[in-house]
Amino acid sequence: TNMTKNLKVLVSSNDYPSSGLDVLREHFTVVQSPYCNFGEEGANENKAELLKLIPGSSALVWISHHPITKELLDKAGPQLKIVSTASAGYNHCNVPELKARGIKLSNTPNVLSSAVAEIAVGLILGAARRFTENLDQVRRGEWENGFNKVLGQDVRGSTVGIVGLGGIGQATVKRLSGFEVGKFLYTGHREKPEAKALNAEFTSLDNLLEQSDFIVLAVPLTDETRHMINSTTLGKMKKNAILVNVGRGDLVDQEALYEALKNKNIYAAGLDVTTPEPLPKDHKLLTLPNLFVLPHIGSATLRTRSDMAVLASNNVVNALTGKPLITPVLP
Ligand SMILES: O=C(O)C(=O)CO
Repeated sequence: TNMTKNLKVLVSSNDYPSSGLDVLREHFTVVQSPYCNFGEEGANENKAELLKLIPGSSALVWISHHPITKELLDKAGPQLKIVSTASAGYNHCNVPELKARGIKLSNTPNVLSSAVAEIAVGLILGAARRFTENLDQVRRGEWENGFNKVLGQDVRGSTVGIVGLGGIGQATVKRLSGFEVGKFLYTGHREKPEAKALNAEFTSLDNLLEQSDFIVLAVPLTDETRHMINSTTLGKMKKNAILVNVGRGDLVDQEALYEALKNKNIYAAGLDVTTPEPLPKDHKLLTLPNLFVLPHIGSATLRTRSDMAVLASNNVVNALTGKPLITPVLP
């Protein structure tokens, strides 16, 4: 521990949970820079502060979705051993560049699966029961009367299709298993051994799109999955289909989604992730009554954020003390 005390670890946020800071401070010198995200207010000043603090870091604990650029890596310097992103997704981490430089990369899968799955269920209910329109009625003080109020759709008896039966997809199926779902389908690169216990049936993407009443996107963003939901794939969905995205905004071609929702080619969508984030308040998607949007809060609970921080910090400890990473992307 004494030998590592002079190693500098940069945490790219001022509100990193204390549980995670405690782990780091036991071993290293910790420096915190303000959170910084492209496109956000104050991003330039925060980036300047980050660039001032980053030189000489042995590890970066990465909190934002700000991309890990060559510029940042050059500024950090050749002693940088690991980037530890406090997220399951690592599409912003420039894996080829880290690999080329021999820098390790870790993420925080699993610990956030249940929190994100809870938001997937929330989006399913919010979109199916038309929370956007209904909340708008409450805010306006003009509740629709009568038997045919704003009628939604049941989860009961429906077919739910999960795109990506990983940790989050599995946790979503588990949580929905009390909802009397008619059938669970899933698609992905290969059949998953866990699917049997979940009563989930493996199928092709096309078949899943054609059959599902609810389609849940729970895959990482890669070159293969970018815009996997586009005008062609939206065209394969049922008229009553409800699309839910808890992965990344770029899984969806938002222009095509806008058209599909506006023309009622599908019934509704629930999104926890968009492009860009934040979605500008005058974005045309926000004019759609059949869209229910949340500001990327999938993993945003006290317990989950603390668990993510502790895991991200322990990956740094392992990397800088010669032990294997707990959750490696690049070991
Ligand atoms: O873990 C991730 O990838 C997230 O998006 C966190 O909310």
